[in-house]
Amino acid sequence: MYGQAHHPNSLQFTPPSLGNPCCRSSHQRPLTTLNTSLPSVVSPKNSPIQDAKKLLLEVKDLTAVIAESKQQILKGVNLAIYEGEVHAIMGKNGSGKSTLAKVLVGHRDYEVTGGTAVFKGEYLLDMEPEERSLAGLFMSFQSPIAIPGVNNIDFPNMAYNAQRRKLGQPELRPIEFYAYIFPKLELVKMKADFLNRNVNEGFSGGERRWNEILQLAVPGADLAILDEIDSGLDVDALRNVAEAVNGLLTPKISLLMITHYERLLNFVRPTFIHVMENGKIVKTVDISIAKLLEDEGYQAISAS
Ligand SMILES: Nc1ncnc2c1ncn2[C@@H]1O[C@H](COP(=O)(O)OP(=O)(O)OP(=O)(O)O)[C@@H](O)[C@H]1O
Repeated sequence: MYGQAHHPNSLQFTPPSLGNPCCRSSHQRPLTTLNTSLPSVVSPKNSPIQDAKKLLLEVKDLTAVIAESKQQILKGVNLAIYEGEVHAIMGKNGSGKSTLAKVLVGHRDYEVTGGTAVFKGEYLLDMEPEERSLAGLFMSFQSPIAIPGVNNIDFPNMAYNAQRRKLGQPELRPIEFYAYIFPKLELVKMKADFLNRNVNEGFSGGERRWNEILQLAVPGADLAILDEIDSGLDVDALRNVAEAVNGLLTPKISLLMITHYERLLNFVRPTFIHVMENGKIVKTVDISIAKLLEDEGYQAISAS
């Protein structure tokens, strides 16, 4: 039933239905917000009132092609993320993990050809990338770029003010924003002098990752997609970045992490791990399977 969807707790699951399997083409600019409340999941152990969780993102049968070549990359992705959950996507090189993330944030290299994605009750795929960000979707890219001439504090300040404008709140002046973000530096254990540098300019790989997490510290993100935040990091840097991520997690914020390595999952514990193959999520398991993946490779758990 729509309001009482079963929660995927281990092994394979079928994401709960939205109850209104709207068949309109997802690449058409539509209508508006879904006129239905978000479904919730209730833990049987506890009070339904306390533990009702909101479905944050539901992706159904999502297909997408590369805009230029029309090569199909996503071949029917299904995924459901509730608030406060940490999801990891693993899979071989080229299986479509980053493409899924980029399609969700509206990257213009890709064209959606079918399926739906509903984020906080709105049809995500019909929103402009900026609207998705303002709606609370954050993505850290695999290779964060340097932005010469743009100060590292101006960047999150602009993003934050855009969010505030949307909420009808007054913008924060730089000095006010500094006061706001300063305590966050401690939370992510970042030195204050990073704020005075240009965005990612001259940053090491680890510092770039760290800087991405600082952007996440600016409020507004309900779902953060972290694409290989562990790549190129030594174990100490990974621990630092993971601690920064953990420091920002709240029961309301959800994470979708893309990774190849079990070690990240030792630091940021996922609720579910999805295995992606050939443009689809072929399996969803809990954390116990990560070691098997690492030891025996994807064939050990590949689709039957
Ligand atoms: N913009 C693009 N132009 C051309 N090919 C692309 C583009 N985006 C994705 N692809 C191709 O789509 C396939 C999936 O790529 P994607 O980056 O999503 O894989 P991935 O699972 O994230 O891989 P990795 O683990 O190596 O990062 C790859 O074969 C890739 O070359």
